[in-house]
Order: sequence, then structure tokens, then C-alpha cells
Amino acid sequence: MLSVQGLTKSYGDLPVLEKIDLEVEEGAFCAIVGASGCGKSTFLRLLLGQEVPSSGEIALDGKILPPEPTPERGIVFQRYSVFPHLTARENLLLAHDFEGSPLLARAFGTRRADAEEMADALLERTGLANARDRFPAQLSGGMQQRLAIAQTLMKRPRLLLLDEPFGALDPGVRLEMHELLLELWREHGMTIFMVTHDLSEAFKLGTRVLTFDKVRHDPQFPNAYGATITYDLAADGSAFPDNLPKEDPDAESE
Ligand SMILES: Nc1ncnc2c1ncn2[C@@H]1O[C@H](COP(=O)(O)OP(=O)(O)OP(=O)(O)O)[C@@H](O)[C@H]1O
Repeated sequence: MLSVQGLTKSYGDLPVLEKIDLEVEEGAFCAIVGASGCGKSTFLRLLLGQEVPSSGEIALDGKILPPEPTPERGIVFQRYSVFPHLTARENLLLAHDFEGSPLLARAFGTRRADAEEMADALLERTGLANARDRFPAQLSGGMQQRLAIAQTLMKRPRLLLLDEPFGALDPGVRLEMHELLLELWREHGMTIFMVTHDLSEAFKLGTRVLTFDKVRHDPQFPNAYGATITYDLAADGSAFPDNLPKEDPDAESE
């Protein structure tokens, strides 16, 4: 579905990403891990169309991605993805309005009714039905992230990009969000790229774990080279530490 070839990105004379090649099948869940500053978010922005490659290309279904965001690609950031001056429900309706007509920015008639029905279904699905008329500041961190995900799903994206979506949440809330995300991923049949700093989260959620790192280092000039994908590991949740065989305290040591 998605094909990345020779993708390189530099900002001025700072190389960030170097010669990334990647083929991703429809419905994959790619978790992206790597050191801070190695270009993970830049890679997501390239997939979104917010950034243009310095060289190389990204193709969706064999067609080069246009250099601007389109409804088939949606992104959720760690924070502040939602509009603070709109209620939860208005946030979802605005997402739909922008998709339909960015200039007019308002849907009417049947399209409006469809949007309202979809917004209410998503609010219900993400456990926000009772909070539909509340503003983001009146929601917990977990609820705000559920709203951000629901807002992105309003556009029915085929490609969902998540940039550390659960990084600011408490561990218990994170676990709930994992369940919700896995359910939504299966229900909507999306292809997901998710940046995370949490390895266990990457292996638990991802069908593939992509690690970004530099293969070339110059100790004199640490910024001389960019990062690429150094490992592309198959994951099915079985490598998640919770699923590993527990050590048996009664077992005899050799
Ligand atoms: N618009 C920009 N202009 C110039 N440099 C940029 C720009 N965006 C990112 N960079 C630089 O590119 C490098 C990679 O940044 P990026 O945010 O992609 O890394 P990251 O792996 O997502 O980091 P983190 O894990 O800390 O979020 C950094 O050195 C950053 O300073």
C-alpha cells in the first residue's frame, strides 16, 4: 500500500533522514522507536505531506503522495490536537466541515445530518457521549486524547499517524487507550504509524517495530549524518514483556 524509496530529508545543511526504503502492507500497525531527535516526527510529517522530501519519494497505492495533507491521512499529536474554544462535539463537526469544504468550512442539509450522526457515533465509541458539550479544558488528559483520535477518525483516514499519542498519560489510562486504539484499528481497517518512546508499547501494539538510528557517525560532527531504519522487526504482541514466560521462583538453578 505504502512505498517509501530513497527518502532523505535535510533542514538546511542538517541531514535528518537518509535513504529510507520501506514497503508497508495495508492494515499494518508500524510502531516507530528511536533516540530523541533522530527524525521520527519528521518522518510522520513527510508521510502526512506537511514536509516535502529533499530527495526520494513516498507513494500510496503506486501514486506519489501530493505535497499537502489529504483526508486519507490523519494525524494525532501528543497534545493540543483539539480546538480549545470548541466543545467535544463541535471539534468533531469542524473536522468534518474542513474535510468537505475547506473554504466554505460548513456543511449543510443531508451532509450535516450525516456528520452529526457520525460525530455522535464516534463520541459514543470513544466513551465521550456524556462529555459531548464540554470544552477540552474540562476533560481529563485521556479524554482529550480520545477526542483527538475521534476527531481524526471523522475524516475516515486510511493512514493514521500517531506522534506519541499516549506520552502524557498515566499508565492506567495508557492501557485503556491501547485497548481502544487496537479496537478502532481493527474496526476501521486502517494502516497505522505510531511514534512511541515506550518499547513495550511498541511491541504490544505494533505488527512491525521500526527502529530509527544513524548508521554513520562522525564523533567530530555529531550532526553530519541522518538516521535511517536500522531494524524492521515483526511483532505480534508476543514479545511484550507481559506475555513472556514468567521466571519460576521454584525452578532449580543449574
Ligand atoms: N522545521 C525544522 N527546521 C529545522 N530543523 C528541524 C525542523 N524540524 C525538526 N528539525 C530537526 O530535525 C531533527 C529531528 O527532529 P524530530 O522532531 O523529527 O525528531 P524526533 O525523533 O521526533 O525527536 P523526539 O523523539 O525528541 O520527539 C532535530 O534535530 C530537529 O531539531
